[in-house]
Amino acid sequence: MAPHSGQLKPAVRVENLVRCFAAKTILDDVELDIREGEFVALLGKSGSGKSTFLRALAGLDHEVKGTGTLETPEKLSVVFQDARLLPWRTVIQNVTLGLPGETGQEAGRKALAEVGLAGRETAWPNQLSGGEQQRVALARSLVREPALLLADEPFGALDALTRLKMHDLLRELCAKHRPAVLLVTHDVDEAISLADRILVLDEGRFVEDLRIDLAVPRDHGDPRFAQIRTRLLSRLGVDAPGRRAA
Ligand SMILES: Nc1ncnc2c1ncn2[C@@H]1O[C@H](COP(=O)(O)OP(=O)(O)OP(=O)(O)O)[C@@H](O)[C@H]1O
Repeated sequence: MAPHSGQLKPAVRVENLVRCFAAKTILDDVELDIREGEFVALLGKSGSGKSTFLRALAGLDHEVKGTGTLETPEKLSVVFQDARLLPWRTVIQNVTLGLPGETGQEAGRKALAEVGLAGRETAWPNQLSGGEQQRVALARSLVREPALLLADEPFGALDALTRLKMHDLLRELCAKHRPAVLLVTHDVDEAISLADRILVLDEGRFVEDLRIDLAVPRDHGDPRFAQIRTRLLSRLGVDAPGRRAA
């Protein structure tokens, strides 16, 4: 009965997933299980198909259906690089959209407090910084208590310091709410900082599936952190930090 004991059933099950655009195969017979509460980061070179895969899981790609097994929970939320808030609605209205009554309002206020935006309920999106808008987007996702959170480069547009703060926030929120997560990112350190497991997509397949057993919060100075980084960079075709493989 304990939520984290023993056998966790998969929140996501993908088998034989194929996606082609014109003559080009982007996802080639992909297989993946993500367990309940598992935090998975997805790395890959630009154009390798990360967003295509996430869109398939989000149910946003109708062409992909019917090519294999694609089981995802009904309650899933998606966060993108841009917050995609409705500019004509206040912050609380954005968060509680579709959630009825005082219960919805209360849940919205609680979610905003959790992302550090208590007191900003009646602000308009354009009165918030980019980082604050992403906090609202996270609150909007988590207020629905999703079993699966799909995040496509959610911090890609933020400055380095804000990004680090958002890592802490996302880690805390996920530890508390325990959704399964698929985080698409270009940032190897972000992946190692946050994920239980890291996948690398290349040429239509997962070429790496690495479990990260380091304690959290992760110590970037830990030699094992550096080893994992080197291994992932090598998979991504980078032979040393900052240098491209020939
Ligand atoms: N709707 C589409 N029609 C045609 N080609 C597409 C479409 N969507 C994506 N592609 C192609 O599929 C490939 C994978 O795109 P995708 O956006 O999934 O890559 P990505 O790994 O997320 O890239 P990036 O890291 O640059 O965001 C690219 O070559 C892209 O041009």
